[in-house]
Amino acid sequence: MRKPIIAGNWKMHKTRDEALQFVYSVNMKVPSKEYVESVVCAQSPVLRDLVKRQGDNLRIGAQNMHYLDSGAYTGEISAPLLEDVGVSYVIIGHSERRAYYNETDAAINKKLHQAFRYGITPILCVGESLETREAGETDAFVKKQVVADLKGLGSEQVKELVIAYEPIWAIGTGKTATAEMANDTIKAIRNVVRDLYDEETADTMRIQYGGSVKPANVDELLSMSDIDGALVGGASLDPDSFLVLVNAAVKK
Ligand SMILES: O=C(CO)COP(=O)(O)O
Repeated sequence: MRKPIIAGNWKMHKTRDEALQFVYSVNMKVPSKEYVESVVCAQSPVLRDLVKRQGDNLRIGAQNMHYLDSGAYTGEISAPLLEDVGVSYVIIGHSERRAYYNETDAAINKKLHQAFRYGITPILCVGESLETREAGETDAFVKKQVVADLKGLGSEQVKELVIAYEPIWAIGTGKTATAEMANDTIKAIRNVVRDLYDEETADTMRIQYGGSVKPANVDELLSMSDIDGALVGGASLDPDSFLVLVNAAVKK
């Protein structure tokens, strides 16, 4: 049985007060970590404050990280600092970072290795554009990303890793992939991992769906065989909506 994981990706939203207020209001209400992992990924300057106030059942994540320990990389965030601050997760390779900051699969692969070096669980994002989907090339495209991104990782690491399948055309657009469509692509990703590693690794690794997940569609998405949770943008910003999502995962 894979434990579901719901992660909020707050992107560039929330002031320090707003972020703290969110954590105070959900802390006592998130379901037990025995049933679901509940995570929020916030902007870097507020991570320390949030980690200090996270309750037993909520964990804090970062949204990006550099693959080197230190150096002349203005504006970047290092894994040693994230470890120091106490974050549990880091989103790696989000499509917005791939598109706006030219993150390549080679860099993403180095970031995954770096996250494991520092004991931070990476949430690796993969997903295709509308053009790729319409050309019928989704599975091949996503396979290429997964193969390149996981290069050199051991099966024990891959079992820990979380993959978020996020079709780019479904992010922030209100368009959700149908539950079947999401499940089919996620199964395809699991097959890639099965081919690269083994049955046990593929069956253990959790794969989330992301892209316009909200209270109205979360039950259907989570009812699918291979969808182990969600990476959620907009609908994770409001505490009540976030709580609906994490509670939906308990039923899985
Ligand atoms: O990019 C996403 C999560 O990483 C999805 O964003 P939305 O849930 O706002 O579509």
